[in-house]
Amino acid sequence: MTQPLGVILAGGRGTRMGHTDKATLILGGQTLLQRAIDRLEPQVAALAVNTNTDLPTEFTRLPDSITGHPGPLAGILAALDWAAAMGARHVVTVPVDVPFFPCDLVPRLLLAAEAHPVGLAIAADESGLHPTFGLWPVDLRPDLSAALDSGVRKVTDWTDQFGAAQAHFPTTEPSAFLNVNRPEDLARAEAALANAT
Ligand SMILES: Nc1nc2c(ncn2[C@@H]2O[C@H](COP(=O)(O)OP(=O)(O)OP(=O)(O)O)[C@@H](O)[C@H]2O)c(=O)[nH]1
Repeated sequence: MTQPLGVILAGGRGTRMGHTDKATLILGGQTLLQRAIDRLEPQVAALAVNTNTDLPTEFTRLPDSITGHPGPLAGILAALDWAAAMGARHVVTVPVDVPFFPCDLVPRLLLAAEAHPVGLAIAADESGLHPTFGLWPVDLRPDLSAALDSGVRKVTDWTDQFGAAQAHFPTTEPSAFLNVNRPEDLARAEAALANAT
């Protein structure tokens, strides 16, 4: 497979973070958006940001086409729409609020997808699936659009039918999939960075 496009999912509301746009949170002196860009950009052919705010970015901005904050599937649809417009065959998504995600995410997703009939792969580790980290074939766009129209909101409620391939990542400390949802998660991430230096 050729190097895929990449989209950072930053379309959430951040209610558990006091309704803050999590892309703008500062960790170790950098925004979570910049951290995600720095990790993903070297792994993909081109990058875009799924956002529903006026978040400043030099990259292509992809707002949800569905109103009412239906969750990350809307961001994955926006990513697939962009990939189709770019003439690409697949796109990788990462959420903006997982700052230590693996630097070899994309090659491992690509490897896992080789064994899957439609080339769909999702990241996993010992704790389970991390379904916002996925390699999404553009051919699945109509199916996802129909699923969203019919009210599907949870990523795995949509992907389960395809039996997505899993790209397995080792357990690390701190977890590569540490998710910054609440202020205490951000404090944990800061502590992890401080320990690493
Ligand atoms: N495009 C889009 N992405 C979303 C939406 N809701 C969540 N996300 C993204 O999905 C990922 C996981 O988000 P969550 O932490 O579950 O939701 P959140 O809205 O960011 O935060 P909470 O409001 O605290 O649940 C993040 O990358 C979010 O940016 C949405 O309605 N649209």
